Order: sequence, then structure tokens, then C-alpha cells
Amino acid sequence: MTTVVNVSGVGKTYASGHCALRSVDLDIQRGEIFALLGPNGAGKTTLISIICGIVNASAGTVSVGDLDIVNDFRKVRGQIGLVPQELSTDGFESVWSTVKFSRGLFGKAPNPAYLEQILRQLSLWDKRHARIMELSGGMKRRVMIAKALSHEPDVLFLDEPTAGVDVELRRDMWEMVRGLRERGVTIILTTHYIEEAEEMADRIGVISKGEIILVEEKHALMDKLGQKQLRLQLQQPLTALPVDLGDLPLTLADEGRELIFHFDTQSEHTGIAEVLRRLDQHGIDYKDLQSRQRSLEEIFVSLASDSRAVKNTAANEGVAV
Ligand SMILES: Nc1ncnc2c1ncn2[C@@H]1O[C@H](COP(=O)(O)OP(=O)(O)OP(=O)(O)O)[C@@H](O)[C@H]1O
Repeated sequence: MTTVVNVSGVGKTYASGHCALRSVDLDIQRGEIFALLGPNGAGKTTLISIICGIVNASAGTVSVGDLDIVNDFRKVRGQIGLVPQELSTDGFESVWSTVKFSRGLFGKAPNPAYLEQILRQLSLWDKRHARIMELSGGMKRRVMIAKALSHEPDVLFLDEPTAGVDVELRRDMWEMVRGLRERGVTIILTTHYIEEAEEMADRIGVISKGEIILVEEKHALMDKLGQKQLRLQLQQPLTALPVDLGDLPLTLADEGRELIFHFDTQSEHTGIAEVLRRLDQHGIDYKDLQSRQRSLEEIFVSLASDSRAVKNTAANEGVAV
């Protein structure tokens, strides 16, 4: 694995005095799909805008393919494609001339065959003569992707690629992004949609309040934190758990109508048989039971609150974090 993007100690304080990023370190590997997850205002757009040279960092350094983004700005920009969150393009131009113009901006020689290939891939070939203003929102978003790919970048940034697009188009986009990765393009995407990261990413980074709180290979993250739950719908609601069952990791939910048992998918014995036996001994009957893995959404929520808890504890103890 080689590192294609290196972010080292990057901080950003806007002119308003707002600190959007605090000493972020991050390495992106060549050929991976990396998803940057985080709530509104976490600093995702700020981080990718710094890497793409649109926003200046207040501290730290960024290199892309061993080139410094400040000293080698033009060369770096040529290696990067950015699909911004906001759709911004001239509505009177045709799809074809928009994409052709974009390629020219990077000083690349014309290559109609390549542009045809990306427009076909994005299902825009039939619309190549249409003016942008005549396209649907989803098509406009695909034009933005075609523009970002027009100069054959090695690294593609997608800022909330599927915000506001329908389920079908979202799936098409995921398919297309995977196709790009197969052609060797490194993809960095920001998203609020946990299912998007879960579906697509090789690795996931979680950012919260301007700090990267976790970077992990997706499957390892799911295995490590993806506890399974066994949920039992009880015949009779319980007001409290019997004291004798206090040694089991059980919680009552849904006003006592549901019992939840957490177990570790990694361990040899899940403990399910014992739980069911002990419930039986206590005469606790259930009408239904299901088991399911924690989603990344739940993992993310618990990570964000864990990191807050760590900070609060450290702050209360006077520890610098
Ligand atoms: N130009 C700016 N001037 C001042 N503050 C800014 C500016 N741009 C962003 N911010 C602030 O920096 C913080 C991080 O914003 P950013 O857009 O990076 O978050 P985000 O994670 O991309 O959020 P979202 O998911 O809503 O797009 C926010 O509090 C935002 O209000």
C-alpha cells in the first residue's frame, strides 16, 4: 500500500475565529475508497477543501502523490478531481462543452474518446447536446462528476455525492464509484449516510468537532464494534429485571415489553443458550426473538458520545486533550 494523500497536523481557524479543524493527521492509500463520516459542521468539507487547495490551512501540511499542495499547487490540482456539494456550473452550456471546457482548464490535450467514455459511464451520452439547465437534479450531479473526471485525475473527492438523490440514482452512483476504483482512481467521499460508507468504503474515518476520532478498515470496525443484539419480545411486560439476572448484559426496552441481550460476535460462546435457559427458569416467556448486528450508525453515535465522555472526564480531571 502506498500513501497518496498525507495530511499532517492540519488545523483551520476561519476569520470568524471559529476553529473548524484541530491538528488532523490522515493518510489515504492509493486505490482505496475512503469515507469520511461525521455530523453537520464536523469539518468534512473544510478538510477536503484544504486538500484540494480551495481553503488555506491555518496549520500543518498536506501532500498529494509526494507533492506539497502549497508549493506544487498546479501539479497537485491536476491530479485531483473534486465534486463539490453545491452544483455550480453554467446552465446555458451543453453537457459536452462543459466537460470539454473543464478538461481544457487543466491544460490537457483534447481527448473526445475519453470524454465519451465517461459520459457513457454516467449515462449522460444521450444528453450530451442538452443544456445543463434542461437536466434533472440527478443528471446535473452526474455532470459535476463528469467535469471532475474530465482531466483524468488520480484522486477523486466527492463531497456528499448522493445528498438529495433518489435511491435508484444513489445505487447507480455507488456502482460508478466502484468502477472508478477498479480503474485505479482513489476515492475520498464525505457522507452523512452511514449506509453509504457501509456499502462502499474500504476504510472509514469518523470526524467530530474538527477532530478525527477514528480511522479503521470497514470490516475490522464492524467486527470490532459490531456487537450483535438479541431482542426478545416478551409475552408479559416487566417493570424491572429480576435481581438474579443482574449478571447478564440484559436491558429492558419498549416500556418493559422487550429484552435486549448484547453479545460479542468474536467470542467462541455467545451466551445465548444460557440467557434463554435462565429466562425460562424465571418463567419469562417471549413471543418472538430476532438477532441483528449494530449498524455503523449506532457505532458512530456511541463513538461520538464515548469521545465526549473521555474529554469530559479529562477536562474534569484537569487533563489537557
Ligand atoms: N467560510 C467559513 N467561515 C466561517 N466558518 C465556517 C466557514 N466554512 C465553514 N465554517 C464552519 O466550520 C465548521 C465546519 O464546517 P464544514 O462545512 O467543514 O462541516 P461539514 O462537516 O462539511 O458539515 P456538513 O455535513 O453540514 O456539510 C462549521 O461550524 C461551519 O459553520
